[in-house]
Amino acid sequence: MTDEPARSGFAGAPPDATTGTRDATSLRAPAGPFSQADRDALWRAIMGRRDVRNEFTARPVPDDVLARILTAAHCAPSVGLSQPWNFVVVRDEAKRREVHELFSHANAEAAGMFDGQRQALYRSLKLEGILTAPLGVCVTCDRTRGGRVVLGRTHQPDVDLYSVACAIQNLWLAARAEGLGVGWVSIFDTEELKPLLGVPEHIVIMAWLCIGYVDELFTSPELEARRWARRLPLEDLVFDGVWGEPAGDLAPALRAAAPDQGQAKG
Ligand SMILES: Cc1cc2c(cc1C)N(C[C@H](O)[C@H](O)[C@H](O)COP(=O)(O)O)c1[nH]c(=O)[nH]c(=O)c1N2
Repeated sequence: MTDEPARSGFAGAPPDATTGTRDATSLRAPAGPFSQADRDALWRAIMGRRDVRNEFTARPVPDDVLARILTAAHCAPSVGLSQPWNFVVVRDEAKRREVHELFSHANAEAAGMFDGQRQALYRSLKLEGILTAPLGVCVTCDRTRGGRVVLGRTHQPDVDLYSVACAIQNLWLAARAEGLGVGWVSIFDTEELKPLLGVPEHIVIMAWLCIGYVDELFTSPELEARRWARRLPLEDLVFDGVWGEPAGDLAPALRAAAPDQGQAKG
């Protein structure tokens, strides 16, 4: 058991009729650590989540499951609570075929940007599941949402984009827990995608997500398994106090917590 409130257990007082505010103290709930079983489950979602290209099955994604992962996305943090996201759900195969054509064109261009053996390896990689996944979700950012001045965005205008990235990560983790795989495709010109989906000019397309059930997943990033790139040692990326100062005392704990040390199971 945990002492966390249930997902839908919002037990707050109603807004005060005169001020429109709530009694903030009544909106708090205990926030101790999760039980070991719950922590294990969270770690399993984090470490077992993968970017999926090949493993999608054709099994349709029921609406209630889709609604849950979209709800997970919608519960993400966002700057000033601006919630700048929208989600265009695309099941239609003909539409996905058009999206796939955009990918194919862009992917051919991308391949040409690498040289020699690297290009050959790039061409051997499968970098999308637009047609094999039964569902595509285009995630967007409305940079006008929240009005001209948004709390928290006054000096860092791009934090609305970061907010949408948080939403995508929430969705990705929730999908893992549901037995769904997600593949993020960014190899196409988003301006060409807009007219296909009727996305207005001022909206930014953040991601095309391929979503479907999976029976198996890679145990480490597929790009690592296919020798394109490697996960960097975390201890090289953590500095102590100032940029460039090695993590020092923290380094052994960082090494011990690394995924390949068996800390987390997929
Ligand atoms: C913003 C962004 C954009 C993309 C990706 C990710 C992110 C965060 N990734 C997936 C990426 O390759 C993958 O996350 C890493 O290789 C790590 O693997 P796991 O996600 O841990 O399986 C990705 N993968 C792919 O095959 N085609 C793509 O176009 C993209 N684009």
